[in-house]
Amino acid sequence: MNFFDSELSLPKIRDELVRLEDSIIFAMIERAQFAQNTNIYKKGHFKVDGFNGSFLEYLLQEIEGVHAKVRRYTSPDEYPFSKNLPDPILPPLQYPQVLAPNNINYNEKLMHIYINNIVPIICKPGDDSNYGSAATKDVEALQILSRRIHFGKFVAEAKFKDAKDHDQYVSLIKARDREGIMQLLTNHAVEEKLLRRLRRKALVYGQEIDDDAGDATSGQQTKGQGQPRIPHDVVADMYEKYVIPLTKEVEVEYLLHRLDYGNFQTKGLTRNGTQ
Ligand SMILES: O=C(O)C(=O)C[C@]1(C(=O)O)C=C[C@@H](O)C=C1
Repeated sequence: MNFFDSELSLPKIRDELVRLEDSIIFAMIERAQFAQNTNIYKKGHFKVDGFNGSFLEYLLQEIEGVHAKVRRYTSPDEYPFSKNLPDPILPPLQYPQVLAPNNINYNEKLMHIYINNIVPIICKPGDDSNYGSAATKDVEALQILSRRIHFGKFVAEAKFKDAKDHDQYVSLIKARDREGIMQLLTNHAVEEKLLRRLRRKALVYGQEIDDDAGDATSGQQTKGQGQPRIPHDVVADMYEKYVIPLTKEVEVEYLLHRLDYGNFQTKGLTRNGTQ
């Protein structure tokens, strides 16, 4: 992907985070069409030969298997939920080494939060038998949320390199001061602006646009009627409670190991730092 083609900078990473907001809102709207269907999250509820996990885990394993073959998970911004995935059938790509080598993967924690805290606020309770559709939307939602929170690694790297705060990060990392690192990387103004923007976006994207309420040529604003596709506070609340905190946890975790690698800017390493 072309995100890594040029020098990483915090403004450029933040632009990507803003772009991801749209994908995340739409993923939530898509999942909200279906009931919670909690049976898809229960291990062994649907019997699949040779598979002991939940229906969602089964679907993830199958989809991620295909994606692994086309080397999705060799990209430094993509992390699988499943284990033991097949090797790529395509030759390896040489990504610029923008991150220090690391094995940080927060998907297990994300999956737990998604099932127990996010699905219940996004979807109506109950079972509508749309298991395949609901789980397919879950996979898409989880993949985009995972990409978002693991972007914390790029944010952290950009912040660490910033001359202004560099020495402070180094001292806090040496002291293993998680709380201090968390405070230094937190930018309340950015978070507040993000939450305000998300509320506005969710309000607009979440409404049905009425064909007859105006058109582009008349310059009239179209105005949605009736029930929104998703309550407009839900996505902002989800960001505030889970998405931003998880991104920050990834940032702290990444920084805690950052001094082990000094100036690692070696071209042509794979994601795990092997040649
Ligand atoms: O933009 C940043 O500086 C980030 O670290 C990302 C992020 C976020 O998750 O959106 C996280 C922590 C900051 O307090 C602000 C925003």
